[in-house]
Amino acid sequence: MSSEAVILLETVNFAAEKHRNQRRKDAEQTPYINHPIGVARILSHEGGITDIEVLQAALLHDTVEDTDTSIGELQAIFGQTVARIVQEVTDDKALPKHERKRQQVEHAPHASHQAKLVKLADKLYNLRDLNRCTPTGWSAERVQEYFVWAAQVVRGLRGTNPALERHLEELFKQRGVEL
Ligand SMILES: Nc1nc2c(ncn2[C@@H]2O[C@H](COP(=O)(O)OP(=O)(O)O)[C@@H](OP(=O)(O)OP(=O)(O)O)[C@H]2O)c(=O)[nH]1
Ligand SMILES: [Mn+2]
Repeated sequence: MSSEAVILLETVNFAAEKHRNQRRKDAEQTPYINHPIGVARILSHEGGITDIEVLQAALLHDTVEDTDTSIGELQAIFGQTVARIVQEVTDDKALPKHERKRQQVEHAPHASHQAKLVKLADKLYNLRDLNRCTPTGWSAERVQEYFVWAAQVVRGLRGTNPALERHLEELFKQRGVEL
């Protein structure tokens, strides 16, 4: 087996263990790990990305925000580059929600190319997930607001990956949201 395959299996296993008790917000309570795996898969399968550190960061992208994982732990196990990309896509959970959302819009244009790729794929996955089913407790208005906010973030990520941006553009168009 190639060393990159070994590395990706180590990474997905680490993420699966960290997210083991988490579920998505859908009625079926899908295992949370489906999301980071799907984000990495969008990057490789649809975005044509072969940069293994980007694919690893995609698998790990919600571990620091949503589990007990620290950036130092990621750095020790997966190296500085992977840890730095995850850091860049991690919201500061100490901030109030509206402030976190505002900072994503503000920070998006200044992220590294690698972090922009992960952010594009994360938004693409989550918007498709919203089209698939509405999270428990979300109104139609809240879903629409998520699309409007996501478009503001994606605006700052443009010029990064034409294929992913084309898919996102189409989803916004279907909702009547200007990109
Ligand atoms: N569409 C969808 N999203 C779900 C579901 N279950 C969990 N999520 C997560 O919920 C987040 C979006 O919900 P919000 O209410 O806006 O954010 P919050 O969880 O951070 O408070 C996303 O976090 P994130 O990946 O960190 O991205 P971001 O939206 O914070 O950028 C997404 O992954 C689900 O069933 N459907
Ligand atoms: Mn995510």
